Amino acid sequence: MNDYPVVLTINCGSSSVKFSVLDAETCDVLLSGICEGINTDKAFITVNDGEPVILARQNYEEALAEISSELEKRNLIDSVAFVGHRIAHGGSLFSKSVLITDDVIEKIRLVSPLAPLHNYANLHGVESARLRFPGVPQVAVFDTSFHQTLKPEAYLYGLPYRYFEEYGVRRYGFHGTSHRYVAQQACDLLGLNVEDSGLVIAHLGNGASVCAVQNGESVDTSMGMTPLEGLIMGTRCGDVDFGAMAWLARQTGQSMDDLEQVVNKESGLLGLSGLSSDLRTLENAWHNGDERAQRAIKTFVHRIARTIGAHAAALNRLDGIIFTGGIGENSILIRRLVSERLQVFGVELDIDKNNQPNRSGERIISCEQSPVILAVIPTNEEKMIALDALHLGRECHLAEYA
Ligand SMILES: Nc1ncnc2c1ncn2[C@@H]1O[C@H](COP(=O)(O)OP(=O)(O)O)[C@@H](O)[C@H]1O
Ligand SMILES: CCC(=O)OP(=O)(O)O
Ligand SMILES: [Mg+2]
Repeated sequence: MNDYPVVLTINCGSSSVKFSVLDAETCDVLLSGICEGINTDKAFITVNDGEPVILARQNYEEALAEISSELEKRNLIDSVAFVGHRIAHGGSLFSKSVLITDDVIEKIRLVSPLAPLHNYANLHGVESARLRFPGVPQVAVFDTSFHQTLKPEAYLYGLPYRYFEEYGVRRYGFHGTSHRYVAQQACDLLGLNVEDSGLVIAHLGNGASVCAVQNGESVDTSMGMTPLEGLIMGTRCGDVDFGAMAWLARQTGQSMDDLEQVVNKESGLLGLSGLSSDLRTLENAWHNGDERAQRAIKTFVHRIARTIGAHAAALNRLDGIIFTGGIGENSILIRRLVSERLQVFGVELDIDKNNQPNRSGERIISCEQSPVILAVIPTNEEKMIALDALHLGRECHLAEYA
């Protein structure tokens, strides 16, 4: 291993590659950035929140090449001891993080049709990184792992049981790496004993999900067999009556593939507003009295509050409701509107605390007397990915020298 080893974490999305470089000893972030516009006509890289720089080509290989060159500039390239990859769907094939081998890649490919917006991109990242960093152990960290503790009553659909038995149709849940991190941090922040705690976590980003965490374990979550179920998201519709979709198919003559495109890419905040999938744009429009933005935001909030309420029922006791993800961490408006809807639980938001910017870090935003604590915890999936990569990578090095 190198004298000053670092871990590179990679989160390849359908149009972006998020990356971080962490010190392997301290897990301090040494470098982070994002390549955006992959598979479009203009891609660029932003490092440490600096000025965006245009990429010569708009593919994953080029993104990885640029990330390597950023590492080279800082003399970090030979220090990369492990690479950790975010993989959205592990299906029932993976219940925890694993070292990546050819066999693991083939297995990930098998479950990829269940998370088409994410897994194929994740695999591109794995393949590009294996070419760039040959011989460096690479680790897959799955969104689905944390939810392996779900009981059958939480993961089964109300379909004929044979579909589960014969085709494996069940709920898996996603954003597990984020929910796992936030649950740990929340117990510290709220002064709870992990073994005796009940939390509902709302991860609100472009993709969004709620998770009920009891005694440190996921007991229910809003996403399903695919990352489409549950909340309304940037471009995904979340829960929708299957009967409505069947009716629509007959009325419009659209195929299953057409409708899959509609529910994944043309719905959610984008579809409801006709304006944007980006909450910042919608908030600006909301403040200017735009009715379309108001419609989208009110529907988004209604679904979040209803889903948080439903997840509270999966717990023995509700200690706290935690907001995270790009929207959960930054949107004062969404947190206020959701909290207003949750007054039925007696929760009381402290308006001044809610107004604090996200750079304040982990923070309680409810009033002292609130029986359920409201808090914001900035997620850190990169740290969890790096820790798993370190753990498995070290085991692999030890095995080599045994
Ligand atoms: N300051 C902000 N105020 C409101 N929304 C924000 C702010 N910053 C980011 N967001 C929203 O966060 C969402 C992206 O969240 P993020 O967790 O980064 O998404 P991803 O799922 O791609 O990781 C977008 O809708 C964006 O508008
Ligand atoms: C796979 C879960 C998800 O929606 O991820 P995203 O928030 O990165 O889109
Ligand atoms: Mg995300």
